Amino acid sequence: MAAPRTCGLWSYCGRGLSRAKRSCGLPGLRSSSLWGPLGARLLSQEKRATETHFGFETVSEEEKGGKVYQVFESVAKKYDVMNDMMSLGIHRVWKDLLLRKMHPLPGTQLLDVAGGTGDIAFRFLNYVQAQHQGKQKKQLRAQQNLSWEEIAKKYQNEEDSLGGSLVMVCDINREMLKVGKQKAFDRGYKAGLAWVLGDAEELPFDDDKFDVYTIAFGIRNVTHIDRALQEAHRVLKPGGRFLCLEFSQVNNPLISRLYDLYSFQVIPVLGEVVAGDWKSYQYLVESIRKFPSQEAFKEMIEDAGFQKVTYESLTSGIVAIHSGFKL
Ligand SMILES: COc1cc(O)cc(C/C=C(\C)CC/C=C(\C)CC/C=C(\C)CC/C=C(\C)CC/C=C(\C)CC/C=C(\C)CC/C=C(\C)CC/C=C(\C)CC/C=C(\C)CCC=C(C)C)c1O
Ligand SMILES: C[S@@+](CC[C@H](N)C(=O)[O-])C[C@H]1O[C@@H](n2cnc3c(N)ncnc32)[C@H](O)[C@@H]1O
Repeated sequence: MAAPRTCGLWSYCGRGLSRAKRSCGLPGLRSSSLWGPLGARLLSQEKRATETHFGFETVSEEEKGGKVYQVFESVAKKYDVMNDMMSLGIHRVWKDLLLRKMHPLPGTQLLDVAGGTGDIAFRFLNYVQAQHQGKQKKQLRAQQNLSWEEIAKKYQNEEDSLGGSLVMVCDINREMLKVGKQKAFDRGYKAGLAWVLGDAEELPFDDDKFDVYTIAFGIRNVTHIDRALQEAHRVLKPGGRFLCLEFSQVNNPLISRLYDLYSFQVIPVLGEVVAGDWKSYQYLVESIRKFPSQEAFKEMIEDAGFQKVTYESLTSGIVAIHSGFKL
């Protein structure tokens, strides 16, 4: 399927929702009595292989997707205000730094996976627009004998103001996308933006489509992180860049203790008071603790085929930005 180009388009990735049925167990092996001790061992291995975590809880891989869906369905309307309250606005600085690292030029085709309410997409559009306007100003200065109508036309053409850039926001959750689309409408974003319902583990895009793939605070929620990374690699063009902003491991013992106190004593309370949802915010802090360290995640990215993988820890390692290239 070619990447859709219009704003407001909804594409449905049906394949993604059926992935739960694709167990990595042993098909047809049902009765340990038939197979004796070997069968019993294989069965228990099968069970273990399909178990994962949802925060600190052990759940089956089939269950996890549904539970994560419920969390974001429940928090969608309060998602943005909660982020500002929990982080005192610091999440905005982290997202700005992600864009600065990306440094997209006009014409960039970005896929923002787990893009939710559009924070990365809007920053991308602002950034490329500023880049493009800077470039246009330089060109205009060089062509000094243009009429004022020609100059005004150059500034008014909205499509042109992005220099052909596009951001595709892909998320598995309808409610998060709904909030994002409303935000886009309220803020007047139209050109260069599309919304697609889809699963990070089975992206509804052809191979070699995008210049940049971003995932911000999303990969921690995915059941099979390795599959999501392989999909990121598949849809990027050769030379394309993978960028991930995610919670990570705090490297200062004092900050780590304070952060733990803050996470477990304050965040669920805020979740309850502001969003009426303790459990989702308890899941948030637990899922942060289960996510691999900077180094371990770097190895996972390399295992998916990315090269020149690096990371930068921010705010003492509360979050990190990982970067890799498909070469
Ligand atoms: C369901 O899943 C999700 C839902 C979502 O809404 C979002 C996400 C994805 C997440 C984001 C997009 C970002 C969200 C941001 C965070 C989770 C917060 C990240 C945390 C920070 C930036 C601050 C880190 C805090 C520290 C390093 C420790 C400093 C803390 C203290 C001095 C307070 C220590 C706490 C206690 C002793 C417990 C008792 C205290 C009280 C009851 C008083 C309440 C205190 C406060 C409200 C203080 C708040 C202070 C800060 C935020 C400090 C910020 C300053 C710095 C980092 C320098 C998602 O997946
Ligand atoms: C914490 S939010 C991040 C939203 C946004 N990127 C931001 O930085 O504010 C996590 C998002 O991941 C999405 N998500 C979880 N599992 C997913 C999956 N398998 N595929 C695509 N999106 C997923 C959720 O629906 C949610 O919108």
